Amino acid sequence: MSVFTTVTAEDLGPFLKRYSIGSLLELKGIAAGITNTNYFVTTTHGRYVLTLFENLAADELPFYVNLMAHLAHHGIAVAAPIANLDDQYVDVLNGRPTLLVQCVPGTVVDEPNATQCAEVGEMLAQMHLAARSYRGQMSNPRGADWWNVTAPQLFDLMDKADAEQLRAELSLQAEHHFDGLPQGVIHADLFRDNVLLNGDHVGGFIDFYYACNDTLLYDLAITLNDWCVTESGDIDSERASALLQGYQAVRTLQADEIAAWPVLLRAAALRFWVSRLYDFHKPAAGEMTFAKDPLHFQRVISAHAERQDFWL
Ligand SMILES: Nc1ncnc2c1ncn2[C@@H]1O[C@H](COP(=O)(O)OP(=O)(O)OP(=O)(O)O)[C@@H](O)[C@H]1O
Ligand SMILES: N[C@@H](CCO)C(=O)O
Repeated sequence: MSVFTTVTAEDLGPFLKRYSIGSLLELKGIAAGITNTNYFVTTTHGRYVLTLFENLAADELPFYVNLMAHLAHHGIAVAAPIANLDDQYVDVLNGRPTLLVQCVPGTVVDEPNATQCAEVGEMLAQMHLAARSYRGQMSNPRGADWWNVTAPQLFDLMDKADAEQLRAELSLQAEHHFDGLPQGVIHADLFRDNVLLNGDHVGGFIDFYYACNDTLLYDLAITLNDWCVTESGDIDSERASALLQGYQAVRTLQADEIAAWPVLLRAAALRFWVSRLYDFHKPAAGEMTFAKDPLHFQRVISAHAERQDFWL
């Protein structure tokens, strides 16, 4: 369920008058998504997605929204934001900061094939290159500083052996720093549910609200850990190779990136192990939570720790 703030056709009439996208034909709530209120809006000019932000404030949005506009301007498959008549992307509707974006074609694919993984890798590398000229800056809100503060709040709530594994993983990551590797703007949450696929092609990357400046290869590791991992946490070598080949067809990895890859894969899994543990053990009061399984990323870390072959 992802209509937290109801919008009616009557609400939308005056709102659309502040834009140049025609008049309303259809308004339909979107069931998927867990953070914001989303509607499909069809007008006489086309199809759009209307997002009412439930957590982010208007002054937190420019980095993300301008990034989406920048990437769309460079031909990356993302939903392009639509500006209002005051040339602003962010407006207000029913008391919430609100954004209209173009609808991108395609659907979420739960079981992607190798060709689709290659296409996602290729688009991700293109996105990294196109974002080089983006001037916005955002530090990673879920980086090492965050997990080093957050994980200790969870140790006592966890099974003893699991807490030990988490401690060991934090220690391992504390020994490594990746800021000498190529840096740039990363999506940081490019899971299958944040990509719409149109057949085998990328229709659009969506949900840029964890995007930030960080290590480019970390973004690829986050992506691989979701797109190329089985339910049991094992890596699907065929899909992993395809994703990496797709990426490297656009941006060849450097020797220092290849050396850092095994630890980065574990860092990318650690970030989501900790966030899922936190959502599971400490759900925010009054927040509608759909806690995802933290154990999954613990298994991914164990699988990475056992593997010698990293497909590079
Ligand atoms: N630009 C778009 N074009 C087409 N469909 C879209 C677009 N943006 C969002 N959607 C649809 O809306 C759904 C929910 O969007 P999204 O995942 O961004 O929700 P959210 O609640 O904002 O984020 P999250 O669930 O990641 O916290 C997507 O699964 C997709 O079906
Ligand atoms: N993609 C995240 C949730 C949103 O950040 C996860 O699966 O845990």
